[in-house]
Amino acid sequence: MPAESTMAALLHDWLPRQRWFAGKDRPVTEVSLGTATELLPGDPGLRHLVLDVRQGDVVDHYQVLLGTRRVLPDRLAHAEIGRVGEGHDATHVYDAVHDPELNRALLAGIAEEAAVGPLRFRRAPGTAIDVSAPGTPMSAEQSNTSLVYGETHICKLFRRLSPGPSPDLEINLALSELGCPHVPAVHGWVELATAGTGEPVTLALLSEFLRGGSDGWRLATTSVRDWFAMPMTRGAEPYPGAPTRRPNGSYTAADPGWAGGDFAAEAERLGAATAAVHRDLARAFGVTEVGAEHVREMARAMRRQLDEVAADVPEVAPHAGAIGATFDALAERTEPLALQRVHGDLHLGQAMRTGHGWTLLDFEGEPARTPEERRALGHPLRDVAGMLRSFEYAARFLHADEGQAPPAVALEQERRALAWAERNREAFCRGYAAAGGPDPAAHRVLTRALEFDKAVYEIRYEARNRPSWLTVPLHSLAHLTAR
Ligand SMILES: Nc1ncnc2c1ncn2[C@@H]1O[C@H](COP(=O)(O)OP(=O)(O)O)[C@@H](O)[C@H]1O
Ligand SMILES: O=P(O)(O)O[C@H]1O[C@H](CO)[C@@H](O[C@H]2O[C@H](CO)[C@@H](O)[C@H](O)[C@H]2O)[C@H](O)[C@H]1O
Repeated sequence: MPAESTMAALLHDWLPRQRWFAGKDRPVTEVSLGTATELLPGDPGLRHLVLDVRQGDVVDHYQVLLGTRRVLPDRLAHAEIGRVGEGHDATHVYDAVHDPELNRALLAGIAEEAAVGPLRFRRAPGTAIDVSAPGTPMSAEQSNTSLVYGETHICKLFRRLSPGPSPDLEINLALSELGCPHVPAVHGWVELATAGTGEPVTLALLSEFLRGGSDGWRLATTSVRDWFAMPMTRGAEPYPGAPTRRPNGSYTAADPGWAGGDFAAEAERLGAATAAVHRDLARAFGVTEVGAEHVREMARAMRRQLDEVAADVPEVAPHAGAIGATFDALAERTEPLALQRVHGDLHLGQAMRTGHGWTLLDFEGEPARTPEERRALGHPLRDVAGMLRSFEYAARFLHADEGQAPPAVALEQERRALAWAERNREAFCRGYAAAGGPDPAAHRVLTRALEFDKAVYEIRYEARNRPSWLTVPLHSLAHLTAR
């Protein structure tokens, strides 16, 4: 293994360039090795590292699979992190998730229920694991790294580690036990034993791969592209099926026949699946009724996040008044609220459409929240608000960078984005309420406050993780406050 100081220096520059690195808004001040476990000796070699990454006062822990080879084949050149040693002693160090020869160690370890150093590989009871399939990293837009093995398994490596068992594992196991048809089966997991009595930290989750499925983000954005490509006029006449403005400023729905890939029927089914998952979460983990003081504390927490994000991202300030007024209105609510475990970060990328319907993924909660916040009970409309935000993202992300578009083009783009978002938001809420979820229309202030809270969270998420997307929630915030 290369010297610790050499490794730390290489990783210091490489880490902030990774999509999954969650601290892109601050410089890395120090990288040191927390644990280093040799999984495969020799050449090529595989090591599992937990890195302690300091950024100012905060230390986060990231997981990396490190490959070493004397000769790096061209197919792995893109994964190289650096080189250590000179001449005959030179060794290439690279990101081993891209190497099927090495990443199979994860699957093999789970199949064999291995224990290596502090790493414990667990197989779900009764699961047969095919270890012959090579692992390929997914190209999906995600915060962690997932490896797909053949057509049967998908293994998510949690990159930024949180203490204790992952809520994703905990919830998927509980819902599978209840026979919930809307979650993928758990095939196994990997955990890191901690010293003393501390609970093991979940490092990876192996699930059933939903073969032939498409995630909601891909489907929805395909529909948006179709809709934007549809001509709106024939000569001076509006095209049949074009939305028209209602007296209240909203737009009539587009005719799906004209728009081609309309998504509204899927949005409605997704709403129904979400309500079914909420029902099962309530059965598995229970429901707690809270009173006015708890609701006031919820509103205060929303306000705190708003103040913090507005201090970091100046573009939020012009909207802070309207957002804060909604949080104040929520704080005045006196009726009790029924809270339960929820998904916590529901968006279109967390839902897969398969031949059997919609499956919800990734019950990890929001990656930027503390472990306690992620496990905290919430109102189910929090997930509804997350999905409503996602329809806004899908409707607007294609044109979010086109601030300089001529006014007529910008107006047309906005009309279309609004019409698409409205149509799918309504369909999702209809499906959700019809399947027994609390009706968002009957909880307008709560839903609006939760939607603002999510939008503010997204601005922080994008600034820290994906700065090139920051314009998307900023742009849609303006529309949300005007609603
Ligand atoms: N069980 C699965 N079967 C097929 N694809 C999946 C499965 N789980 C996740 N995916 C794909 O991987 C993407 C990212 O998964 P997710 O669990 O949300 O990762 P992250 O927490 O890193 O964002 C999803 O949007 C989906 O496209
Ligand atoms: O999928 P994760 O649990 O890691 O969630 C985080 O990353 C998401 C992006 O990958 C982010 O979602 C935001 O972008 C989506 C489009 O990529 C959009 O559909 C969502 O509505 C929007 O919130 C999520 O907020 C973040 O926690």
